[in-house]
Amino acid sequence: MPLLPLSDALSRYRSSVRALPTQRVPLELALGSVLAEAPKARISLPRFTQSAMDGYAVRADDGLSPRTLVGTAAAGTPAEVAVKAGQAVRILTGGVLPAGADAVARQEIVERTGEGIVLREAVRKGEAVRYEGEELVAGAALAGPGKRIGAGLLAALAMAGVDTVEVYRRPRVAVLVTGDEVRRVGEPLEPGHVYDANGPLLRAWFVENGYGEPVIAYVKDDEAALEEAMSAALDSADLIVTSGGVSVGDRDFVPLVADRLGVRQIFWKVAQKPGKPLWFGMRDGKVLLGMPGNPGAVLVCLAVHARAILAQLEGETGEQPAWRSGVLASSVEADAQRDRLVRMRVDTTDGAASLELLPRQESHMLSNLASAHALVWLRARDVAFARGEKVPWLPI
Ligand SMILES: Nc1nc2c(c(=O)[nH]1)N[C@H]1C(S)=C(S)[C@@H](COP(=O)(O)OP(=O)(O)OC[C@H]3O[C@@H](n4cnc5c(N)ncnc54)[C@H](O)[C@@H]3O)O[C@H]1N2
Ligand code: MOO
Repeated sequence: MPLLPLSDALSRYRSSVRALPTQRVPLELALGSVLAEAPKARISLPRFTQSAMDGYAVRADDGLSPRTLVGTAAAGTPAEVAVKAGQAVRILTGGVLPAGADAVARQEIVERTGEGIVLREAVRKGEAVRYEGEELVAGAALAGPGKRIGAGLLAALAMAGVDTVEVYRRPRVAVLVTGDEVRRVGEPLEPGHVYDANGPLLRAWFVENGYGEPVIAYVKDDEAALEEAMSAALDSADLIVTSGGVSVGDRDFVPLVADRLGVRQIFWKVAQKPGKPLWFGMRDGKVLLGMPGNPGAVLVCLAVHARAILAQLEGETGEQPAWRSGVLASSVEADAQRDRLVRMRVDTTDGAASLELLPRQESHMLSNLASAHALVWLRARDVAFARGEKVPWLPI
Protein backbone atom coordinates (compact mmCIF):
# COMPACT_ATOMS: atom_id res chain seq x y z
CA MET A 1 0.00 0.00 0.00
CA PRO A 2 1.47 3.42 -0.92
CA LEU A 3 2.09 5.85 1.91
CA LEU A 4 -0.47 8.65 2.28
CA PRO A 5 1.03 12.16 1.97
CA LEU A 6 0.94 14.04 5.30
CA SER A 7 -1.16 16.88 3.86
CA ASP A 8 -3.72 14.30 2.66
CA ALA A 9 -3.88 12.82 6.17
CA LEU A 10 -4.72 16.29 7.49
CA SER A 11 -7.48 16.64 4.85
CA ARG A 12 -8.91 13.25 5.85
CA TYR A 13 -9.38 14.50 9.41
CA ARG A 14 -11.23 17.55 8.09
CA SER A 15 -13.52 15.44 5.91
CA SER A 16 -14.26 12.64 8.39
CA VAL A 17 -14.19 13.98 11.98
CA ARG A 18 -17.32 15.85 13.13
CA ALA A 19 -17.62 18.22 16.09
CA LEU A 20 -18.96 16.89 19.40
CA PRO A 21 -22.35 18.14 20.70
CA THR A 22 -22.53 21.61 22.20
CA GLN A 23 -23.50 22.56 25.74
CA ARG A 24 -24.09 25.74 27.77
CA VAL A 25 -21.58 26.15 30.58
CA PRO A 26 -20.83 28.80 33.20
CA LEU A 27 -18.13 31.12 31.90
CA GLU A 28 -15.67 30.19 34.62
CA LEU A 29 -15.70 26.56 33.39
CA ALA A 30 -15.17 27.50 29.74
CA LEU A 31 -11.41 28.06 29.70
CA GLY A 32 -9.93 26.09 26.79
CA SER A 33 -13.30 25.26 25.23
CA VAL A 34 -14.29 26.32 21.72
CA LEU A 35 -17.25 28.66 21.25
CA ALA A 36 -20.28 27.26 19.44
CA GLU A 37 -21.96 30.69 19.31
CA ALA A 38 -21.04 34.35 18.98
CA PRO A 39 -21.58 35.64 22.54
CA LYS A 40 -22.93 39.18 22.69
CA ALA A 41 -21.99 41.89 25.16
CA ARG A 42 -24.73 42.23 27.79
CA ILE A 43 -23.63 45.78 28.64
CA SER A 44 -21.82 48.58 26.83
CA LEU A 45 -18.16 49.08 27.65
CA PRO A 46 -17.34 51.33 29.35
CA ARG A 47 -20.76 51.09 30.98
CA PHE A 48 -20.70 54.79 31.96
CA THR A 49 -18.62 57.83 31.08
CA GLN A 50 -15.80 57.95 33.59
CA SER A 51 -12.43 59.37 34.52
CA ALA A 52 -9.21 57.75 33.26
CA MET A 53 -7.11 59.56 35.89
CA ASP A 54 -7.03 60.64 39.50
CA GLY A 55 -7.71 64.39 39.34
CA TYR A 56 -10.61 66.84 39.00
CA ALA A 57 -13.71 66.76 36.82
CA VAL A 58 -14.01 70.19 35.23
CA ARG A 59 -15.55 72.11 32.35
CA ALA A 60 -12.87 72.68 29.72
CA ASP A 61 -14.36 76.06 28.76
CA ASP A 62 -13.44 77.48 32.18
CA GLY A 63 -9.83 77.57 30.93
CA LEU A 64 -7.39 78.56 33.67
CA SER A 65 -9.91 80.36 35.94
CA PRO A 66 -9.99 79.17 39.57
CA ARG A 67 -12.68 76.56 40.37
CA THR A 68 -14.56 75.79 43.56
CA LEU A 69 -14.61 72.14 44.70
CA VAL A 70 -18.22 70.93 45.13
CA GLY A 71 -17.89 67.15 45.68
CA THR A 72 -16.04 63.86 45.24
CA ALA A 73 -16.53 60.99 42.76
CA ALA A 74 -14.69 57.79 43.65
CA ALA A 75 -14.86 54.50 41.70
CA GLY A 76 -18.16 52.94 42.75
CA THR A 77 -19.37 56.11 44.52
CA PRO A 78 -20.66 58.74 42.08
CA ALA A 79 -20.75 62.42 43.14
CA GLU A 80 -24.32 63.55 43.78
CA VAL A 81 -23.68 66.99 42.26
CA ALA A 82 -23.39 68.51 38.80
CA VAL A 83 -20.39 70.63 37.82
CA LYS A 84 -21.43 74.17 36.95
CA ALA A 85 -19.28 76.93 35.44
CA GLY A 86 -16.41 77.73 37.81
CA GLN A 87 -16.78 74.45 39.70
CA ALA A 88 -14.88 71.14 39.91
CA VAL A 89 -15.38 67.72 41.51
CA ARG A 90 -12.54 65.67 42.95
CA ILE A 91 -12.57 62.46 40.88
CA LEU A 92 -10.66 59.18 41.09
CA THR A 93 -9.81 56.79 38.24
CA GLY A 94 -12.97 54.91 37.25
CA GLY A 95 -15.29 57.43 38.96
CA VAL A 96 -18.47 58.43 37.09
CA LEU A 97 -17.93 61.77 35.31
CA PRO A 98 -20.47 64.11 36.98
CA ALA A 99 -23.09 65.90 34.89
CA GLY A 100 -21.80 69.18 33.53
CA ALA A 101 -18.13 68.13 33.50
CA ASP A 102 -16.53 67.40 30.14
CA ALA A 103 -12.88 66.83 31.04
CA VAL A 104 -10.61 65.63 33.81
CA ALA A 105 -7.55 67.59 34.91
CA ARG A 106 -5.09 65.02 36.26
CA GLN A 107 -3.84 66.00 39.66
CA GLU A 108 -0.26 66.55 38.46
CA ILE A 109 -1.39 69.78 36.67
CA VAL A 110 -3.57 71.06 39.51
CA GLU A 111 -2.90 73.15 42.61
CA ARG A 112 -5.19 73.04 45.63
CA THR A 113 -6.18 76.48 46.96
CA GLY A 114 -8.12 76.06 50.19
CA GLU A 115 -11.72 75.69 48.93
CA GLY A 116 -10.80 75.19 45.31
CA ILE A 117 -8.27 74.42 42.60
CA VAL A 118 -6.27 76.17 39.93
CA LEU A 119 -5.10 74.42 36.75
CA ARG A 120 -1.51 75.03 35.66
CA GLU A 121 -2.41 73.92 32.09
CA ALA A 122 -5.71 74.17 30.26
CA VAL A 123 -7.49 70.87 29.41
CA ARG A 124 -9.42 70.10 26.25
CA LYS A 125 -12.92 68.62 26.16
CA GLY A 126 -12.73 64.85 26.60
CA GLU A 127 -9.29 64.90 28.20
CA ALA A 128 -8.76 61.88 30.49
CA VAL A 129 -12.39 60.84 29.91
CA ARG A 130 -13.50 57.31 28.90
CA TYR A 131 -16.88 57.51 27.16
CA GLU A 132 -19.77 55.09 27.64
CA GLY A 133 -19.80 52.52 24.81
CA GLU A 134 -16.56 53.74 23.23
CA GLU A 135 -15.14 50.19 23.25
CA LEU A 136 -18.35 48.35 22.38
CA VAL A 137 -22.08 48.71 22.72
CA ALA A 138 -24.46 46.25 24.40
CA GLY A 139 -25.47 43.56 21.90
CA ALA A 140 -22.19 43.59 19.94
CA ALA A 141 -20.70 40.13 19.22
CA LEU A 142 -17.46 39.61 21.12
CA ALA A 143 -16.07 36.59 19.26
CA GLY A 144 -17.20 34.18 16.59
CA PRO A 145 -18.07 30.48 16.81
CA GLY A 146 -15.02 28.26 16.44
CA LYS A 147 -12.81 30.45 18.63
CA ARG A 148 -11.01 28.78 21.52
CA ILE A 149 -11.45 30.60 24.83
CA GLY A 150 -8.14 31.64 26.37
CA ALA A 151 -7.62 33.63 29.57
CA GLY A 152 -7.89 36.95 27.72
CA LEU A 153 -11.15 36.22 25.88
CA LEU A 154 -12.61 34.71 29.05
CA ALA A 155 -11.92 37.95 30.91
CA ALA A 156 -13.29 40.06 28.03
CA LEU A 157 -16.53 38.05 28.14
CA ALA A 158 -16.83 38.43 31.91
CA MET A 159 -16.27 42.18 31.61
CA ALA A 160 -19.12 42.41 29.10
CA GLY A 161 -21.49 40.56 31.46
CA VAL A 162 -21.50 37.21 29.61
CA ASP A 163 -21.96 34.63 32.36
CA THR A 164 -22.64 31.48 30.30
CA VAL A 165 -21.42 30.37 26.87
CA GLU A 166 -22.43 27.68 24.38
CA VAL A 167 -19.32 25.58 23.70
CA TYR A 168 -18.46 22.25 22.10
CA ARG A 169 -18.12 19.47 24.64
CA ARG A 170 -14.47 18.76 25.33
CA PRO A 171 -13.27 15.38 24.07
CA ARG A 172 -12.74 12.57 26.55
CA VAL A 173 -9.42 10.91 25.84
CA ALA A 174 -8.32 7.33 26.49
CA VAL A 175 -4.75 6.11 26.04
CA LEU A 176 -3.66 2.51 25.56
CA VAL A 177 0.07 1.91 25.96
CA THR A 178 0.90 -1.47 24.43
CA GLY A 179 4.07 -3.56 24.62
CA ASP A 180 5.30 -6.55 26.66
CA GLU A 181 8.67 -4.82 27.03
CA VAL A 182 7.31 -1.60 28.53
CA ARG A 183 7.88 -0.96 32.26
CA ARG A 184 6.92 2.12 34.27
CA VAL A 185 9.81 4.24 35.48
CA GLY A 186 10.88 3.09 38.94
CA GLU A 187 10.09 -0.55 38.17
CA PRO A 188 12.95 -3.08 37.86
CA LEU A 189 14.08 -3.80 34.29
CA GLU A 190 14.69 -7.37 33.06
CA PRO A 191 16.66 -8.02 29.85
CA GLY A 192 14.83 -6.55 26.86
CA HIS A 193 12.66 -4.22 28.91
CA VAL A 194 12.43 -0.45 28.31
CA TYR A 195 11.12 2.35 30.43
CA ASP A 196 7.79 3.73 29.33
CA ALA A 197 8.15 7.10 27.57
CA ASN A 198 4.86 7.11 25.67
CA GLY A 199 2.55 6.93 28.67
CA PRO A 200 4.18 9.98 30.32
CA LEU A 201 4.41 11.79 26.96
CA LEU A 202 0.77 11.23 26.05
CA ARG A 203 -0.50 12.00 29.53
CA ALA A 204 1.55 15.17 29.85
CA TRP A 205 0.63 16.40 26.37
CA PHE A 206 -3.11 16.09 26.95
CA VAL A 207 -2.85 17.70 30.38
CA GLU A 208 -0.59 20.48 29.07
CA ASN A 209 -3.07 21.19 26.29
CA GLY A 210 -6.04 21.49 28.62
CA TYR A 211 -7.78 18.12 28.10
CA GLY A 212 -7.28 16.96 31.67
CA GLU A 213 -6.05 13.54 32.72
CA PRO A 214 -6.63 10.92 30.02
CA VAL A 215 -7.63 7.44 31.14
CA ILE A 216 -4.47 5.37 30.63
CA ALA A 217 -4.31 1.57 30.40
CA TYR A 218 -1.21 -0.57 29.92
CA VAL A 219 -1.85 -3.53 27.64
CA LYS A 220 0.25 -6.62 26.86
CA ASP A 221 0.93 -7.63 23.27
CA ASP A 222 -1.99 -10.02 23.39
CA GLU A 223 -5.02 -9.89 21.11
CA ALA A 224 -7.62 -10.67 23.75
CA ALA A 225 -6.20 -8.18 26.25
CA LEU A 226 -6.03 -5.49 23.58
CA GLU A 227 -9.58 -6.22 22.44
CA GLU A 228 -10.90 -5.86 25.96
CA ALA A 229 -9.01 -2.62 26.62
CA MET A 230 -9.85 -1.09 23.24
CA SER A 231 -13.51 -2.00 23.55
CA ALA A 232 -13.73 -0.30 26.96
CA ALA A 233 -11.91 2.76 25.62
CA LEU A 234 -14.27 3.00 22.63
CA ASP A 235 -17.24 2.89 24.99
CA SER A 236 -15.98 5.66 27.24
CA ALA A 237 -13.87 8.07 25.18
CA ASP A 238 -14.21 10.27 22.08
CA LEU A 239 -10.54 9.98 21.12
CA ILE A 240 -8.62 6.77 21.72
CA VAL A 241 -4.87 6.87 21.24
CA THR A 242 -2.78 3.73 21.22
CA SER A 243 1.00 3.50 21.25
CA GLY A 244 2.88 0.60 19.68
CA GLY A 245 1.72 -2.53 17.93
CA VAL A 246 0.71 -0.77 14.74
CA SER A 247 3.41 -1.86 12.30
CA VAL A 248 3.86 -5.18 10.48
CA GLY A 249 5.38 -7.32 13.26
CA ASP A 250 3.86 -10.60 14.46
CA ARG A 251 2.55 -8.90 17.59
CA ASP A 252 1.25 -5.72 16.00
CA PHE A 253 -2.43 -6.24 16.78
CA VAL A 254 -3.84 -2.70 16.79
CA PRO A 255 -5.22 -2.62 13.18
CA LEU A 256 -6.59 -6.17 13.47
CA VAL A 257 -8.36 -5.61 16.79
CA ALA A 258 -9.69 -2.20 15.72
CA ASP A 259 -11.21 -3.81 12.64
CA ARG A 260 -12.76 -6.58 14.74
CA LEU A 261 -14.37 -3.96 17.01
CA GLY A 262 -15.97 -2.24 14.03
CA VAL A 263 -13.60 0.70 13.76
CA ARG A 264 -13.52 1.68 10.07
CA GLN A 265 -9.97 2.24 8.84
CA ILE A 266 -9.59 5.57 7.05
CA PHE A 267 -5.86 5.33 6.47
CA TRP A 268 -2.81 3.38 7.57
CA LYS A 269 0.75 4.57 6.97
CA VAL A 270 1.67 8.15 6.27
CA ALA A 271 4.63 9.41 4.23
CA GLN A 272 6.23 11.03 7.26
CA LYS A 273 9.40 10.43 9.25
CA PRO A 274 9.02 9.59 12.06
CA GLY A 275 5.54 8.16 12.50
CA LYS A 276 5.10 6.19 9.26
CA PRO A 277 2.84 3.36 10.55
CA LEU A 278 0.18 5.77 11.91
CA TRP A 279 -3.32 4.22 11.75
CA PHE A 280 -6.52 6.29 11.74
CA GLY A 281 -10.07 5.00 11.93
CA MET A 282 -13.53 5.89 13.21
CA ARG A 283 -16.55 4.24 14.83
CA ASP A 284 -19.77 6.19 15.42
CA GLY A 285 -18.00 9.55 15.47
CA LYS A 286 -15.25 8.27 17.78
CA VAL A 287 -11.66 8.47 16.65
CA LEU A 288 -9.00 5.81 17.03
CA LEU A 289 -5.47 7.00 16.38
CA GLY A 290 -2.94 4.17 16.42
CA MET A 291 0.48 5.71 16.97
CA PRO A 292 3.74 3.81 16.47
CA GLY A 293 5.68 2.76 19.55
CA ASN A 294 8.78 4.84 18.91
CA PRO A 295 8.53 7.85 21.26
CA GLY A 296 9.79 10.31 18.61
CA ALA A 297 6.92 9.15 16.40
CA VAL A 298 4.43 9.68 19.25
CA LEU A 299 5.67 13.25 19.64
CA VAL A 300 5.01 13.97 15.94
CA CYS A 301 1.66 12.21 15.96
CA LEU A 302 0.56 14.33 18.93
CA ALA A 303 1.80 17.72 17.72
CA VAL A 304 0.52 17.28 14.17
CA HIS A 305 -2.18 14.60 14.00
CA ALA A 306 -3.84 14.67 17.42
CA ARG A 307 -3.85 18.47 17.24
CA ALA A 308 -5.69 18.41 13.90
CA ILE A 309 -8.20 15.80 15.10
CA LEU A 310 -8.93 17.63 18.36
CA ALA A 311 -9.60 20.84 16.43
CA GLN A 312 -12.22 18.96 14.38
CA LEU A 313 -13.80 17.30 17.44
CA GLU A 314 -14.04 20.69 19.13
CA GLY A 315 -15.37 22.67 16.15
CA GLU A 316 -12.33 24.95 16.07
CA THR A 317 -12.08 27.14 12.99
CA GLY A 318 -8.76 28.20 11.53
CA GLU A 319 -6.13 25.73 10.40
CA GLN A 320 -4.79 23.36 13.04
CA PRO A 321 -2.02 22.69 13.62
CA ALA A 322 -1.19 26.38 13.26
CA TRP A 323 2.13 26.33 11.43
CA ARG A 324 4.46 29.29 11.83
CA SER A 325 7.11 30.34 9.40
CA GLY A 326 10.84 30.24 10.03
CA VAL A 327 14.13 30.19 8.21
CA LEU A 328 16.68 27.37 8.26
CA ALA A 329 19.95 28.39 9.91
CA SER A 330 21.87 25.75 7.90
CA SER A 331 21.19 23.28 5.11
CA VAL A 332 19.25 20.14 6.09
CA GLU A 333 18.93 16.84 4.26
CA ALA A 334 15.60 16.00 2.67
CA ASP A 335 13.99 12.56 2.43
CA ALA A 336 12.90 11.65 -1.09
CA GLN A 337 9.92 9.53 -0.02
CA ARG A 338 8.67 10.87 3.33
CA ASP A 339 8.09 14.35 4.78
CA ARG A 340 10.50 14.88 7.65
CA LEU A 341 9.40 16.33 10.99
CA VAL A 342 12.55 17.53 12.60
CA ARG A 343 13.19 18.87 16.08
CA MET A 344 15.06 22.20 16.05
CA ARG A 345 16.11 25.04 18.28
CA VAL A 346 14.60 28.44 17.53
CA ASP A 347 16.77 31.53 17.71
CA THR A 348 14.85 34.81 17.48
CA THR A 349 17.68 37.21 18.35
CA ASP A 350 17.55 38.80 14.86
CA GLY A 351 13.75 39.11 14.83
CA ALA A 352 12.81 36.25 12.47
CA ALA A 353 12.71 32.66 13.73
CA SER A 354 16.01 31.04 12.78
CA LEU A 355 15.79 27.24 13.01
CA GLU A 356 18.86 25.29 14.07
CA LEU A 357 19.03 21.54 13.54
CA LEU A 358 19.61 19.46 16.67
CA PRO A 359 21.44 16.12 16.81
CA ARG A 360 19.73 12.83 17.84
CA GLN A 361 16.67 12.98 15.56
CA GLU A 362 15.94 9.25 15.29
CA SER A 363 12.44 8.09 16.16
CA HIS A 364 13.63 6.08 19.18
CA MET A 365 15.31 9.18 20.69
CA LEU A 366 13.83 11.96 22.78
CA SER A 367 16.78 13.53 24.60
CA ASN A 368 17.10 16.52 22.24
CA LEU A 369 13.75 17.75 23.56
CA ALA A 370 15.78 19.34 26.35
CA SER A 371 16.80 21.99 23.78
CA ALA A 372 14.10 21.79 21.10
CA HIS A 373 11.46 24.49 20.63
CA ALA A 374 10.24 23.61 17.16
CA LEU A 375 8.97 20.72 15.09
CA VAL A 376 9.90 21.65 11.54
CA TRP A 377 8.05 20.27 8.50
CA LEU A 378 10.43 19.44 5.66
CA ARG A 379 8.45 18.10 2.71
CA ALA A 380 9.65 15.03 0.81
CA ARG A 381 11.92 15.95 -2.10
CA ASP A 382 15.16 14.96 -3.78
CA VAL A 383 17.32 17.99 -3.00
CA ALA A 384 18.47 19.15 0.41
CA PHE A 385 16.89 22.20 2.06
CA ALA A 386 19.19 25.20 1.76
CA ARG A 387 20.33 27.57 4.48
CA GLY A 388 17.92 30.53 4.51
CA GLU A 389 15.01 28.51 3.11
CA LYS A 390 11.58 29.30 4.60
CA VAL A 391 9.86 26.34 6.29
CA PRO A 392 6.78 25.76 8.46
CA TRP A 393 7.20 24.86 12.13
CA LEU A 394 5.21 24.25 15.29
CA PRO A 395 6.21 25.07 18.87
CA ILE A 396 6.80 21.91 20.92
N1 LIG B 1 9.57 -4.63 8.57
C1 LIG B 1 9.23 -3.43 9.02
N2 LIG B 1 9.48 -3.12 10.28
C2 LIG B 1 9.16 -1.91 10.76
C3 LIG B 1 8.58 -0.96 9.91
C4 LIG B 1 8.30 -1.32 8.58
O1 LIG B 1 7.77 -0.53 7.78
N3 LIG B 1 8.64 -2.57 8.19
N4 LIG B 1 8.33 0.28 10.41
C5 LIG B 1 9.20 0.73 11.47
C6 LIG B 1 8.75 2.00 11.98
S1 LIG B 1 9.01 3.34 10.99
C7 LIG B 1 8.25 2.14 13.23
S2 LIG B 1 7.86 3.72 13.81
C8 LIG B 1 8.04 1.02 14.11
C9 LIG B 1 6.65 1.11 14.74
O2 LIG B 1 6.30 -0.10 15.23
P1 LIG B 1 5.09 -0.33 16.21
O3 LIG B 1 4.14 0.79 16.15
O4 LIG B 1 4.55 -1.65 15.95
O5 LIG B 1 5.73 -0.18 17.63
P2 LIG B 1 6.46 -1.30 18.50
O6 LIG B 1 7.08 -2.27 17.61
O7 LIG B 1 5.50 -1.73 19.51
O8 LIG B 1 7.57 -0.38 19.16
C10 LIG B 1 8.54 0.31 18.40
C11 LIG B 1 9.69 0.72 19.33
O9 LIG B 1 9.22 1.59 20.33
C12 LIG B 1 9.49 1.08 21.63
N5 LIG B 1 8.36 1.40 22.51
C13 LIG B 1 7.12 0.89 22.41
N6 LIG B 1 6.34 1.40 23.38
C14 LIG B 1 7.11 2.22 24.11
C15 LIG B 1 6.88 3.02 25.25
N7 LIG B 1 5.68 3.07 25.83
N8 LIG B 1 7.90 3.75 25.73
C16 LIG B 1 9.13 3.71 25.17
N9 LIG B 1 9.41 2.96 24.09
C17 LIG B 1 8.42 2.22 23.56
C18 LIG B 1 9.62 -0.41 21.43
O10 LIG B 1 10.32 -1.01 22.46
C19 LIG B 1 10.29 -0.45 20.09
O11 LIG B 1 11.67 -0.26 20.20
O12 LIG B 1 8.18 -0.21 13.43
C20 LIG B 1 9.33 -0.28 12.60
N10 LIG B 1 9.42 -1.60 12.08
O1 MOO C 1 8.06 6.02 11.42
MO1 MOO C 1 9.17 5.31 12.37
O2 MOO C 1 8.61 6.42 13.58
O3 MOO C 1 10.21 6.35 11.32
O4 MOO C 1 10.61 5.10 13.16
